[in-house]
Amino acid sequence: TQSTRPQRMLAAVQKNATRGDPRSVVKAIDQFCRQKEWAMNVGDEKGCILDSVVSEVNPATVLELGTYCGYSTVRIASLLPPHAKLITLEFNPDNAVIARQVIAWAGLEDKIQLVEGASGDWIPKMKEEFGVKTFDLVFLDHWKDRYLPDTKLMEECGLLRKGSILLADNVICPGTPDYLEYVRNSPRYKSQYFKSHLEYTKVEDGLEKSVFLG
Ligand SMILES: O=C(NC/C=C/[C@H]1O[C@@H](Sc2ccncc2)[C@H](O)[C@@H]1O)c1cc([N+](=O)[O-])cc(O)c1O
Ligand SMILES: [Mg+2]
Repeated sequence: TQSTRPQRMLAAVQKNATRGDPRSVVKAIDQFCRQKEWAMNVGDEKGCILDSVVSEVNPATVLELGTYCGYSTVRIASLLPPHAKLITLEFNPDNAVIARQVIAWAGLEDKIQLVEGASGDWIPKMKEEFGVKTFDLVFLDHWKDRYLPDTKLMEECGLLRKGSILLADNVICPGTPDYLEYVRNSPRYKSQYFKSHLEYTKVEDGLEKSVFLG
């Protein structure tokens, strides 16, 4: 039977990356996507911006919406301080199976909790299920029409505190116009656009970094 692209991506990681070395896992996926098959990882160019924001925030608690194959999950977790925790939500069970193996190959299982299901269902249960108070950093990279409703849901559920950072992928391509309008015009956020390119292409895209003001 025919393999899927995530399965072929995992095979490339297991062939070309060193177990326990997150940077080699990131490099193997980027090489696969540049040389073999495009895939919707945040990629190396936007990934450097992601790295700089993670390093600056130095978060103890991170929420990632949209694991896909675990590329950004590994990038973020490899920069977290000891005892810091990353919860990543993935809707598609087939993607979750692949992401768990990519995370394991990187040796980052202890820092990452992959939760299967939809963000809209899990966000209201974060406190009771995972003992989370608030998130220091949220990386939005899931369905583009869920960025705004999930942000409002996080506000309502008290998961954001003064200074929490939202970092959103694809605000230009494929685009998240309603989310962008909200974080750029709401008095509750200070927003900043980091111009870049759609992963592995020359098409414009960028990350929007928004500080929740409380
Ligand atoms: O569509 C994109 N991303 C959607 C990602 C979706 C991922 O998150 C869950 S959805 C979900 C739902 C609810 N809760 C958790 C996960 C899907 O199962 C998938 O693994 C995308 C598309 C392009 N592009 O060029 O077309 C480029 C990108 O960088 C992208 O991120
Ligand atoms: Mg994306």
